This record gives sequence, C-alpha cells and structure tokens, in this order.
Amino acid sequence: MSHFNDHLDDIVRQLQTGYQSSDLFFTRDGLERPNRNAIIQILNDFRQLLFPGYFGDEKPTRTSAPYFAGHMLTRIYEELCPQIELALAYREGGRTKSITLRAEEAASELLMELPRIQKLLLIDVEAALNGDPAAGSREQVIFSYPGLNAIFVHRIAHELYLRDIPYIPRIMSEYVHGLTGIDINSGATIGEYFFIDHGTGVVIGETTTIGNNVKIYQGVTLGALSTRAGLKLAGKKRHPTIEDDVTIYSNVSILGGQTVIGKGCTIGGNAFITSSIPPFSRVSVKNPELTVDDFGEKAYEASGNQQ
Ligand SMILES: CC(=O)OC[C@H](N)C(=O)O
Repeated sequence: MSHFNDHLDDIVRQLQTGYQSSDLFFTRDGLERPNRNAIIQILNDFRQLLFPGYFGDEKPTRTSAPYFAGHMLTRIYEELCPQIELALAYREGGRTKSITLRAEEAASELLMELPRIQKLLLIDVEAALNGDPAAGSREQVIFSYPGLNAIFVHRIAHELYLRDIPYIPRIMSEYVHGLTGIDINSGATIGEYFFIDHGTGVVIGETTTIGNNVKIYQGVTLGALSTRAGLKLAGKKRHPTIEDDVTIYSNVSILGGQTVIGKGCTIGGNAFITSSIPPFSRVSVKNPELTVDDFGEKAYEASGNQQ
C-alpha cells in the first residue's frame, strides 16, 4: 500500500469541504458555463473566414470563396449562439426566452460587423508592413505576427464586450494573451492602423482609448494606477487615452484614466508616465550613466523624426 493510498480518503474529504464552502463549483441544475474549447474553435473559424487559405485545412479558391464564407458564417453563428446563451444564463441565474433572443441578436450583430472588422484588419496589416522593415510581406504579417493575431482577436472580442456578453470576451483575450504575450482587455477602444511590434509583455487595460495610427513596442503598459478597491472601480475610466499618430517605444508605462498622450507624441523607452503629455511632444528618459548625454534626442534626429 503506497503512502498516497493511506491519505486518499482524507484528501478527498478535504477537497469536498473546499467545494462545498464556495459557490464556485456547483450551480443550479441546467446552468452550464460557456465552453472554453468551443470558444477557441469559434476564434479559429473567424480567422479562417477573415483570412481564407492562411489557417486551417480549407483552401478556398476565388470561385468557391463565397460558398466558403457562407458556410463559415453559418457555422460560427450556430456555435456562437449557444455559448453566448450559456454565458448570459449563467450570469443571470437561468435560461429564459429573452436570453435566447439576446444571444441570437448579439451573435447576428457581431457577424454583421465582420465586413468592417475585415477592413480594419487589412489596414492593421498595412500598418505592420509600413511600421516594420523586417515584416517581409503582408502574407508574413498575416501568417505569423503576434500583434496582428492579438488585434484580430481583440476586434472580435470587443464587439461582444460592447454588447455586455460576460466571460466570452475574456476567454478570447486571455487565449491570445497566452499565445502572444499581448494582453488587450476586450473593453479597450482601438482605432485604425494600429501596430504592436514584437508585442511580448504588452498590456492594454479595459478603459484605454487609442486613436488612429498608433504604434507601440514590446513591454508597453497602458494601465491603471494600483488600487485595492477592486470592483468598486469597475466601469470607471482608469486607463489612459492615446491620441492619433503616437509612437510608444518599449517598456513604457502610461497609467491613469486622466492621462492623455496628445496627438503626434513620441514616447521614448522606459518612461513612467502618470500625467498628460501635450500634443507633438517627444519624451525621453535619460540614463545618467550613459556617456552620450543626448542619447534620446540624437536617436530621434537620426531617424529624421520618423515614427
Ligand atoms: C492594465 C492595468 O493596469 O489594469 C489594472 C487593473 N486590471 C484595472 O483594470 O484597473
């Protein structure tokens, strides 16, 4: 008899105590949580639909593409409706006719947004190509870039967030966070022509607003000032606003709901910013140990003030 077997009953009994002492594990009959694997499958279907031929086994031709799109849209709708319904019913304590209708409405509305999302993503591909000389080609950006994958998932998840669908937007954003290291809360509002280069360690908080033509590098946090107030601050503007045409270099933290980075700013690496920066400013953190004392300025001048 192994040591483990001597303790089996006791471990089971203690785990039962943990299960019973919390509402987390057992719910009323008929309530099921949304299925994480099904949601990941739906995201994969969205990717195939928006970038046909790049992902999955289907290789639609110009002739078959309309049928492919129709098939994928129908499949996504049929998979998504029940997941949204589960999520709403779980939050609201039971399935009702009205929940079924709301789920169908949210799924339809998301699918009706897809042509607009497709256009936005093609503009994001352009931003990556123009923003990164190492990008190689549009194809490479679509196949491989973590920034594009993260913004693709975000643009889908954000539509569900806007419609107050619980759980699913977060499952989506945390899935792609795990794949890319890029954590974009589904509540963030992000404009056109957005590019995250490299991406590892990027965090974009729930109430962040980002304008058009914004480029950020790895390690950037658009965050909130630290709090212990938790849900009391839910819904309050806690994260910064980044106006159009801003570039933010690596490992910058910009924090706080009142913090606005004005149009056309360039923020040099490692800055820690908790108050607003006027439009067209160039912020650089000087390292006193560097022997070239205008390191930041020279670097910007040498690049011809390109962003
Ligand atoms: C991105 C970030 O700093 O968020 C902090 C916290 N999760 C909030 O949403 O307030």
